[in-house]
Order: sequence, then C-alpha cells, then structure tokens
Amino acid sequence: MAIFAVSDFREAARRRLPDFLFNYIDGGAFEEVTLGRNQADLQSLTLRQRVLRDVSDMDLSVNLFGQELAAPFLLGPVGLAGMAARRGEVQAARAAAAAGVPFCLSTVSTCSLQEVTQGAGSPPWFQLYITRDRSITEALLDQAIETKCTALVVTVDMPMSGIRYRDFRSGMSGAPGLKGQARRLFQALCRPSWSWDVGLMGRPHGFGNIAPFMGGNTGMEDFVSWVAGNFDPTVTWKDIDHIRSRWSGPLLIKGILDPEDAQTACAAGVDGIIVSNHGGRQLDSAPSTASVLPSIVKAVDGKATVLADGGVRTGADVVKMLALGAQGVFLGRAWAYALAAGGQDGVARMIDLLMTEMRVTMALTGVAQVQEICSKVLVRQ
Ligand SMILES: Cc1cc2nc3c(=O)[nH]c(=O)nc-3n(C[C@H](O)[C@H](O)[C@H](O)COP(=O)(O)O)c2cc1C
Ligand SMILES: CC(C)CC(=O)C(=O)O
Repeated sequence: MAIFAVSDFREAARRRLPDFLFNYIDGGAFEEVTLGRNQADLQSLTLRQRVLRDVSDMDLSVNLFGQELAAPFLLGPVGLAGMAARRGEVQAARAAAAAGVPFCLSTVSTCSLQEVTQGAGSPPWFQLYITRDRSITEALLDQAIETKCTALVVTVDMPMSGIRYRDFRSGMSGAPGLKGQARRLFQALCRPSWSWDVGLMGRPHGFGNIAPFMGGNTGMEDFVSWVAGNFDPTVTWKDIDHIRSRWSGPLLIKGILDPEDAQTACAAGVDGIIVSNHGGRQLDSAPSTASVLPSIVKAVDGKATVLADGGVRTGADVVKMLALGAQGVFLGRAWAYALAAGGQDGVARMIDLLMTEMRVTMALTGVAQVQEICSKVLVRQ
C-alpha cells in the first residue's frame, strides 16, 4: 500500500503482522483511556500560523548530552520490536544511525546489545529495567558500560506490568501452553510474508539481552512469565542512587509524570527526565504526557534535560512537544509500525517523513531553528 504518513505505516503493520503482534504494539492498558488521551491532547493543541518571517534557513539539529542529533527526536525503547521484521532492532538501529538520530535499545529486545552495536556500527542508547534479581540488572549494566552505550535510560514506570486486555484477547498472553501456541501459530500462518521474513513465530530471534537469564526457555509464554516474574515492586530511589554511582555517562529516568517525582529525580543526579506514561500501557487514566509536560519542565527548572513521549505520530506533534517545553522527543509505536511495514527502509522513510513534516510545520509557524520553538508557536487556550 502507498505510504504517506505514520498512520499509513500503522495500517500497513496491521495488514502484515499476526494479530497478537500488532495488538501488542498498538494496544494499551485496561480501557486504553490514557493511550487515547496522549494522541487526543496533542491533536487538541492549536498551532499559531505566522507569516513573512523568512524561514528559508531551516535547521532541525539539536545537541543532547553532547551528542549532535539531526532532528530533535530519537527511536525510544520498544520491547520485542525486533519481532516485527527480521533482526528488527538491527534494521531500525541502522536506519537511525544513517539518519543521525539515536536508537535506544530495550532491555527486552529480540536482538542483543552486541548484535545491534555491531550491526549499526556504533553503540545505541540502552534502556534498563531493574529486575527482581538484581544480579541481572548488574549484568545488563555491565554490558552497557562495556559496550560504551552513549546514554542509559532507566525505566521506572513498571514496578508491575500494566494489564493489557488486547494481549489476552489476541493470545499474546493469558493463553498458556498449547492453546496459546496454536492461536499464535494460526495467526502467523495467516500472515505468510511476515512468517517468511522473520522465520515462523519469530523463533530465530530469541530474546536478546535477557535470553541468558531465561534458563534455556525460548517460547513466548516463557518470555511473558519471565517478564511478569522479574518486574520488581520493591524498586525505590535507592536503586537510582546505586545506578548513578555505577554509570558515569548520561543517565535518564523514563516514566516521570509528576512534578514532585521530577524534582526527586534531579536531586538523584540524573541528567535527563523522560516524561512518559509508557505510551498508555501502564497506569490507565493517568494524564497524557502533553498535559503534564509544562508543569514538569517548570519543576525541573533547567536542572536536567527534559524529553517526552506519548502519541507522537507527526512532525507537527514533535513541534508541539517542543513548544510545551521538551528538548527532545522519543518515538515509540511510530517506528515500530514503520519497521513492521518496511524494515530498515520503512524506518528510514518514517524518519524522513517526520523531518519533512517538521520543516513544513516550522515554516508555517514562522520558525526556522528548532531552538526557536517555544510556547509562542501555540495558540493560548
Ligand atoms: C510495543 C511496545 C513496547 C514497549 N517496550 C518498552 C520497553 O521495553 N521499555 C520502555 O522503557 N518502554 C517501552 N515502551 C514504551 C515506549 O518507549 C514509549 O514510552 C511509548 O511507546 C511512547 O508512546 P507512543 O508509542 O504512543 O509514541 C514500549 C512501547 C510499546 C508500544
Ligand atoms: C515486554 C514488556 C515488558 C515491554 C514493555 O515495556 C511494554 O510492552 O510496554
């Protein structure tokens, strides 16, 4: 199908992926209230049209943590994204490297940190989950240090996995044993081009970084139960202190939605905060990220770099997040859909598309440099 926008990538992904995988990527927690709010609140913001301001000298580049980015967005951590296409995270990381934007590898990727680093020719950012068995967290941290990852993102909004009804309904989880396998196999058989590309059921992928800790188990239900058993409700700010003491590079904390938490994060010495509700996949009925971003930027008061994600599907959405005070934006589903639809080329196309949309949005709001984007590009409501 013809692709013009991220919404087309989503439709192409829906057609190409087996039902359980598409719904895993596309879905959110419980009734998906927050998932809907993220996009709706961004869409409800009105941009201010300005004219006759010479916007010919366009520049999207930004510097984050000493790294030069071609655009103010990056590919955020998406667990199991690699199942969307053969060696998927390597393909996405290559597209990101070629475009000059960072790629952040999830703890629960299908390709390992080593494979992605070799495949892309440079180390990615690494996203760390703090596991119940802290020796796993330590081993993952060691790998990130050895690999010289360019930033560490510690995700803190998952002391327990959110409940995603779509995963139950599609057979991604909640249907253990043969019943679940049979459902997923049937769905995969209905998607021959995906099955041919990734190898039936994505089996050749394995579970990258966590495979060594899964005791030789390789099935989807093994993965789901490993994840359920390893998220740790005892996690506290002390864990962040510990990670800070071990990691000297840029440290970001992902999953902040409250100004008080943002201030505590600054006091813990993090370099960056990612305002995120995990794409509406954790606490349903939590506020959208766009709605809380300005209050968090105010609370942080320049003590850390503030990034944001949630519902970003267009270049105009990126501009809006920046106008609300973010210094950079993480993409989630946008790149996962593109990977599913077209592999490395799909992700490259998606990045290019967002850059083009940003340029047009900036030109029509009268700004040429990313640094000029501020609350003035929004109509006051
Ligand atoms: C399929 C899927 C898997 C995800 N896995 C992770 C993960 O492993 N680690 C993490 O920190 N965030 C994860 N996230 C959250 C994203 O990093 C990001 O916060 C979210 O997708 C942003 O919302 P958006 O997809 O609407 O842009 C995941 C999101 C999706 C959709
Ligand atoms: C496997 C999951 C724990 C990855 C994740 O963070 C998510 O699906 O939102």
